[in-house]
Amino acid sequence: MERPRRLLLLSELRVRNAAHDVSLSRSLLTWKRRTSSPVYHPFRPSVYHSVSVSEIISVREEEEEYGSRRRDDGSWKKIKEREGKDCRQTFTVLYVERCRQHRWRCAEVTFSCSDEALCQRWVSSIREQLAAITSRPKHLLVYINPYGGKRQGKSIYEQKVSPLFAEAGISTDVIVTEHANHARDHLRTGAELKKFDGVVCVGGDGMFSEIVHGLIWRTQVDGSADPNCPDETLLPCSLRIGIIPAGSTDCICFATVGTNDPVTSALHIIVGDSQPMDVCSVHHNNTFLRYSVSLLGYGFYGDVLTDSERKRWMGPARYDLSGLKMFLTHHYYEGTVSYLPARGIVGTPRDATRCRSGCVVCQHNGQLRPETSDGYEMDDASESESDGEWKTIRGKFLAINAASMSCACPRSPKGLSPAAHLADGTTDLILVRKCSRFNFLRHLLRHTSKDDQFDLTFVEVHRVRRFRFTPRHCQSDSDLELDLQEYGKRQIFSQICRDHPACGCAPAYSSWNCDGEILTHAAIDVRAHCQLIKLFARGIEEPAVFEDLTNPCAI
Ligand SMILES: CCCCCCCCCCCCC/C=C/[C@@H](O)[C@H](COP(=O)(O)O)NC(=O)CCCCCCCCCCCCCCC
Ligand SMILES: Nc1ncnc2c1ncn2[C@@H]1O[C@H](COP(=O)(O)OP(=O)(O)O)[C@@H](O)[C@H]1O
Ligand SMILES: [Ca+2]
Repeated sequence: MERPRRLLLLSELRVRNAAHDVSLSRSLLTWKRRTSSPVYHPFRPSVYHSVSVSEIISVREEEEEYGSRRRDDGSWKKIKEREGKDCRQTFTVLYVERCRQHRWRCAEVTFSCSDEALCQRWVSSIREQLAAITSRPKHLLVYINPYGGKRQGKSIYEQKVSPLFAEAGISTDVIVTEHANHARDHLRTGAELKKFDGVVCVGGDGMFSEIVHGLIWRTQVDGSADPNCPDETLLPCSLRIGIIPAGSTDCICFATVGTNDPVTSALHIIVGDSQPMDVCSVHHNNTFLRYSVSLLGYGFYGDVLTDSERKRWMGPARYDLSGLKMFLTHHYYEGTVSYLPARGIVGTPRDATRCRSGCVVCQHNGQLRPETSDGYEMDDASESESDGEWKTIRGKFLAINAASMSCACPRSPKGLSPAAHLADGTTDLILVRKCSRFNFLRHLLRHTSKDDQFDLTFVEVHRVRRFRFTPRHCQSDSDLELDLQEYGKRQIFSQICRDHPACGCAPAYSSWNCDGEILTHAAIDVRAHCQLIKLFARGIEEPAVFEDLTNPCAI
């Protein structure tokens, strides 16, 4: 049972000219209309409201004169004294209101009373409570990609996000990027990170990936970890990352917040949410290539990305056109996949449960991290070996996908691997073997319906900590040089084939789609790093059991 809350303040204040009992505790602000009749009235709007203090954005002081309000700037007092009018003191609380489909809005309520000292006490008490929340950011470093998605990153930030940050007292250093990798390189070397409580990226998954690369690299170099070594225990990044969606897919935002809405994301940043996330490192021959947070896809998704890059001018629709084209092209690729199944963890890719806010699977599996187990450090190589046997699968694949999280996005609201977890230290390896176009279409269509996309004979899925892929034509290290020459020739061939599909021969290699960036190496070694980064998010919230039916935004 909930313990009675100790009230910091309890007063009678007016809300929209009606008397209310208003109370403030350390956790809640409530206001309840005073009613003369104790009889329940079904058509009277709800008289009780409560807001969690952790979801108050700010409090504003104002003064009211004959029903009209004015903000308390320096000039106001003079006017009041000169005109000697009857003023009520008012203050306005801005807070988070939940709307449909995981959207948040900034709502406000204005309280008034004639006692100036009482009003002051309310304002300072609420401000004190807000100041005590240490998880809220005060100074943020913001990167805007002006060319992401529909090229609206700058206006989205200026019109929807920046005013909210100002209202919440957050100061910002804003950098509008001038070229690809500008944000990554600035984070790696230029940015004075100690000054900031977090980094915000305005753009799509590609832009987020730049931020992740900059931050992870900087953290490893500062902590003397070697990012080139696939077995290195990477150091987690301390700065949280906020995503203001302004890209084409925005699946990382969608899968961690539940919607792609700049205002909702800004509010999650303001209230200081924190969501840990797994990151996969991708190596080739002990050389670091990239990190991946969402999708690593070879075959279908690699080809879609390669084709779509030439259609960037089309904006987000490029993926649909390239998707259709690659579906019709129906290329398959031969190779060997070997993987280390994740053992000792809770959860499988075929579970009916989903990773949601406060996910217990992520909490449980997160504690199995080597650096948190029994207080001593165990290197990750021994961890992987204790995990069990490598398994090997050889075959012809239409797609090889690794999803470190669900990859839910507006195109597929349940995602590539609906039961994947954001922070469990694993990735779901999905193998789609060569099959007919009809069957592949069935598999693709199931991403958009309730049907299980894995319940098909040509699809298999494994929850893994590590995997390797070797394309058929480069299977031994001693053949590497030959392979590289061969690879060069095949790349030229592939290009010719892509440009002249009528020749009927299929390319031997695809590319990897790594969170929307093309990887040119086909042979890769991938390892999941548990909870390497943190986002200003809380995971997708379960819908509330009791909707507030008086809230027009929720209906
Ligand atoms: C027939 C409908 C099939 C719908 C299948 C949809 C599955 C979509 C899963 C998408 C997972 C996305 C994972 C995220 C990837 C992003 O990192 C990455 C970069 O994002 P950014 O541009 O914001 O920087 N985005 C992507 O790589 C985009 C992948 C989108 C793939 C779209 C595929 C559409 C397939 C259409 C097939 C049509 C067949 C129709 C036959 C009549
Ligand atoms: N100023 C810039 N000019 C050109 N490219 C940029 C710039 N800033 C970032 N990029 C690159 O643009 C690519 C796509 O960005 P992203 O924001 O993910 O949009 P989208 O979702 O439309 O792909 C990323 O690879 C990023 O590195
Ligand atoms: Ca995961």
